[in-house]
Amino acid sequence: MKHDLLVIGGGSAGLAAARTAVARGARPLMVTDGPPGGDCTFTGCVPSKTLIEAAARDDDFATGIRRVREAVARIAGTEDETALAGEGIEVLRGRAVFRSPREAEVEGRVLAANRVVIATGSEPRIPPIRGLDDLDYLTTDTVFELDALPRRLAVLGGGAIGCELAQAFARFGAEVTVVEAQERLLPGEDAEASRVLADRFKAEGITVRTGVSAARARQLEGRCRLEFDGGEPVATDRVLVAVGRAPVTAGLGLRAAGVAVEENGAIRTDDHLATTSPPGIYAAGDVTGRSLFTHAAHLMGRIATDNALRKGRRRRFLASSIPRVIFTSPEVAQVGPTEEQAARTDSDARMAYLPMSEVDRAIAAGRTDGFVKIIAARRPWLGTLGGGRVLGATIVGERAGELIHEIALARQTGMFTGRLAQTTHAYPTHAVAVQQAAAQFFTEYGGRRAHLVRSSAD
Ligand SMILES: Cc1cc2nc3c(=O)[nH]c(=O)nc-3n(C[C@H](O)[C@H](O)[C@H](O)COP(=O)(O)OP(=O)(O)OC[C@H]3O[C@@H](n4cnc5c(N)ncnc54)[C@H](O)[C@@H]3O)c2cc1C
Ligand SMILES: NC(=O)c1ccc[n+]([C@@H]2O[C@H](COP(=O)([O-])OP(=O)(O)OC[C@H]3O[C@@H](n4cnc5c(N)ncnc54)[C@H](O)[C@@H]3O)[C@@H](O)[C@H]2O)c1
Repeated sequence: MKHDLLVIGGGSAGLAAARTAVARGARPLMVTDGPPGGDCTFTGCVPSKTLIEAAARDDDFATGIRRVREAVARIAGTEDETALAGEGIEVLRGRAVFRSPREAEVEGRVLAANRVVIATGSEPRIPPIRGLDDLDYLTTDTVFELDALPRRLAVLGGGAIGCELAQAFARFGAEVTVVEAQERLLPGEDAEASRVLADRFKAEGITVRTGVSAARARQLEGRCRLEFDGGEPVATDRVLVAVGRAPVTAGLGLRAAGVAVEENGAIRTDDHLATTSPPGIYAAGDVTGRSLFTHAAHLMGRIATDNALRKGRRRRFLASSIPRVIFTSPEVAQVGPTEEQAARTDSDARMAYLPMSEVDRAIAAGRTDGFVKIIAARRPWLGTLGGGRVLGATIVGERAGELIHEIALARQTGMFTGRLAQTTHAYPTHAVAVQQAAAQFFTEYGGRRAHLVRSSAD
């Protein structure tokens, strides 16, 4: 049978690409060298969030890992080959290699392909630290296979993965040290969010070393030691490497397909997710290096398929509208620009600031660390009338990951902040924080006022 679309990769992006093809009445073939579901289901979101929930509930580590295996199996069952066949998606297990822009080979079988979505994902990046290869270090590919909690754990990298897993392991009872090369945890996020998280880590007994990179790793009688060019070494039982991800493109035969890659290894795409090949080959998900999140991979998969199959106007992928949540406690949630970014690009934007210590539900829950920052832009002709157009927000707090979606919707629909302030929110939910913060854009409400955005240099 001739297929209308070849999808390479069975992760979030590949699944969305194939499902969109079916929805458009096309016949997709999905080639994947791992089980459908990819990183998110097996080594990413699902196991990490299950472990985080178990740690927060005070489960022991063995129970946490058992829950991880159960959650992974349950979700994987909804997207395995049998389930996908029922949806009209044929799955071929194997590794795809381009032989030409119109041909890919899978386990000796040559497939003709006029339209392709490449969705081969990413893998843990391993930093060039002397001696690291001699350690039995962990990555997110192996950490969820642990059966016993290490007594001591050093986490290399204080980004999303490092912070989420450091806190979960510490809550299970491990002695955790996070080593972050930049000056603060979560260096890509709002600076105050980093400070709030660093304070919470300190209160929970997690050691944080920032502004340092390990220069050498040593294995000594079953224990590990990380050494630095300055400062004390870290003695530990296991090391978890979480210093970023590398796109998976090796061995794909991209040159034969005429597909170029960026310096960081990501497949080069335009905003329509078209590659540099002759027309018809698109890329989606982590392999594009655009926005390394499941929901972004899903959206890219849909857009890539739509653009590959449809004639006429093509859809664009805009990373700036994608919300993100780091599932630490407190959660760190972002959509649109941070205050620092807005100050650079939109210096007459205004920002409302509300500490969680002024939110009744946060007080009732005894968790008042965190804040809401809502950023609004002046509107053409109307200026700040109606409070200005919602540009985005940073929310740090226990339910920040849920609250951010009200702002994502407001941004997406071009809403002005007045709508958020005028919408009655049920008391005493955490979401009242959004209404309370939005009210700062209006003089008729008492209390705090929104102010111009500031960069750290101001
Ligand atoms: C620990 C961790 C926690 C995370 N938590 C979150 C979270 O909470 N929220 C969130 O939004 N994101 C999270 N992410 C990120 C999210 O998991 C990824 O952005 C998402 O899974 C990317 O999907 P993808 O389809 O691009 O790639 P993948 O899921 O990696 O899929 C790629 C697929 O391609 C296949 N493949 C590769 N090469 C070939 C080839 N040559 N031929 C055939 N098949 C091939 C692989 O087998 C794989 O199935 C997390 C990631 C990690 C590691
Ligand atoms: N909740 C979520 O949505 C979620 C959770 C986990 C991962 N992810 C996705 O996965 C991606 C990868 O996560 P990640 O945490 O690996 O990457 P990251 O880019 O978020 O963080 C990596 C951190 O490692 C630091 N670093 C780099 N080299 C170092 C070294 N040699 N020593 C010490 N620190 C070093 C960097 O400065 C950075 O802060 C994220 O960008 C995110 O998109 C998302």
